[in-house]
Amino acid sequence: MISPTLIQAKGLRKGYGQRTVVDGLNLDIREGEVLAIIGPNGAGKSTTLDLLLGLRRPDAGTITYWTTDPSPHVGLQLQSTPFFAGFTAIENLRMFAAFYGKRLKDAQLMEHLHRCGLEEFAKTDALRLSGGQQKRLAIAMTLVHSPKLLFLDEPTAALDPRARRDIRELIRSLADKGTSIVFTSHDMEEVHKLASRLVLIRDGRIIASGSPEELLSQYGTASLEQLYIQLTDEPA
Ligand SMILES: Nc1ncnc2c1ncn2[C@@H]1O[C@H](COP(=O)(O)OP(=O)(O)OP(=O)(O)O)[C@@H](O)[C@H]1O
Repeated sequence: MISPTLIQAKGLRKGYGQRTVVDGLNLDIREGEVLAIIGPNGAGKSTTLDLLLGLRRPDAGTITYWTTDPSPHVGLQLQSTPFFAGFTAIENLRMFAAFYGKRLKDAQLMEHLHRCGLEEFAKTDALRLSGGQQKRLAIAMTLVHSPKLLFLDEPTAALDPRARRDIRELIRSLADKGTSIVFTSHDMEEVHKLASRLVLIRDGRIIASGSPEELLSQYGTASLEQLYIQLTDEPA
């Protein structure tokens, strides 16, 4: 059975100056899926996420959402998160929750920090956390309003192996509880472990789409890394 569509993008196009970076892209995001968006640096992945989230306006194309106001139901972790300067991790989380109209008690905030492996840093100034800890805090901040749909832009990049494993487990447990997740990653093993479906973007276009198993069988490759290299090596 095909799940309901949460977001449907048709013919999306976006350019910067003379350069087209998203080039007629059609993409559905379905309820309950863990969708990986992969592709080379500069392929247009982050721009695509920005367009889907309404953070940038497409030059052409349409985006249809499952509801008239999706924003209260969407969590978003971008590659860099602007924290409130001079405030601790738990204070940042509290203020972020307040944006969504949620007044969370300290125990609830600590639970969110715990889920992201940050409880011992609750009282640390957010800007003094390490890069990986800041990423975990950014992910904790996306979860305070229990979103139905989560966008994670390279959630495990620059994390140490333990933190990476913890974030993957967190993603899996959110997916098991029914959260729909869209993420980007350059780690093909991670994509294989987490994604129910992936789309490979190159030069702003989708050049392959399917579940990891479907794509491996379709292209006869042993691993997603091999598939990725094969498909991105061919001349455009
Ligand atoms: N605000 C901007 N102004 C001009 N060019 C931009 C802007 N944002 C992105 N670009 C360019 O658009 C292209 C696509 O960028 P984008 O960030 O979408 O790629 P990406 O696939 O997410 O890459 P990466 O894997 O490196 O994060 C790149 O060449 C980038 O330099």
